[in-house]
Amino acid sequence: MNQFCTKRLAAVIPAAGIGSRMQAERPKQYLQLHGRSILEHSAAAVRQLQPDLPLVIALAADDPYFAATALAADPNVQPVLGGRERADSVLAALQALDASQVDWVLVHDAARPLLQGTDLQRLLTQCQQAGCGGILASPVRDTMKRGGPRIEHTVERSRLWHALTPQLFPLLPLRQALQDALSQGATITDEASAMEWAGQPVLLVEGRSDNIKITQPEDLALAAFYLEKQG
Ligand SMILES: Nc1ccn([C@@H]2O[C@H](COP(=O)(O)OP(=O)(O)OP(=O)(O)O)[C@@H](O)[C@H]2O)c(=O)n1
Ligand SMILES: C[C@](O)(CO)[C@H](O)COP(=O)(O)O
Repeated sequence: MNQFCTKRLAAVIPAAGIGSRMQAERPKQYLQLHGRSILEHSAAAVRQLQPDLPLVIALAADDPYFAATALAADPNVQPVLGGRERADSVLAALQALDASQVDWVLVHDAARPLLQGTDLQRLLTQCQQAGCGGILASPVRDTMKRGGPRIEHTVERSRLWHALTPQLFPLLPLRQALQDALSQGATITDEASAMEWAGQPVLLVEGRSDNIKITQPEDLALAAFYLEKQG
């Protein structure tokens, strides 16, 4: 384990979404895979290196499912009320963290259960070496087009990445950047975009392309297959 594993680390899990694109009978983070909710898989994934890692989980106001998960009884888990957008939920969770106890924070989507420990370790190690925050990301492998319904142009894909999670940042700069960016109406879809908006450096750390965000119905079978493979 490296310095981060002891250096007052915590994790935030935004889990207040409704999963509209999944078109399921419940929010996708509560769909079951191999006997556990996707949220519980994602929480366990971000805790692979530190099983008692403090977690703050942002939940929807009317969430009736969380209480039935093992996380509800976990003394190192704090549920908070999420917000209208993912960024609002993340900010609410960050505001629940005590900066006198936590220096760095991992933000990991509740819908990414396939995070592997090797990727998590690489993110921690490379950010520690670089002395700045960073994100797991996977290089784009397909030719990328912009347009619809006809192609307008092909997007140059060299140095183009899919942003993944976890995203790792110092707590106070991230909380401030997110608060300022949102208050000034910036479009923030991940923590890195808030830090970029604030002019802070963000490291790209290559991660596995199977660290998928479960979003659409076809992602479920793929996630089940990958979980089976992970054993
Ligand atoms: N107001 C919101 C919206 C999203 N999320 C969380 O952010 C993560 C990634 O967002 P996304 O995949 O877009 O989830 P949903 O918003 O639920 O999906 P959809 O856009 O299909 O409704 C998910 O874990 C989701 O629960 C959140 O905490 N608060
Ligand atoms: C944070 C994220 O997972 C990075 O790819 C992604 O932006 C979250 O999904 P959303 O649909 O943008 O909320």
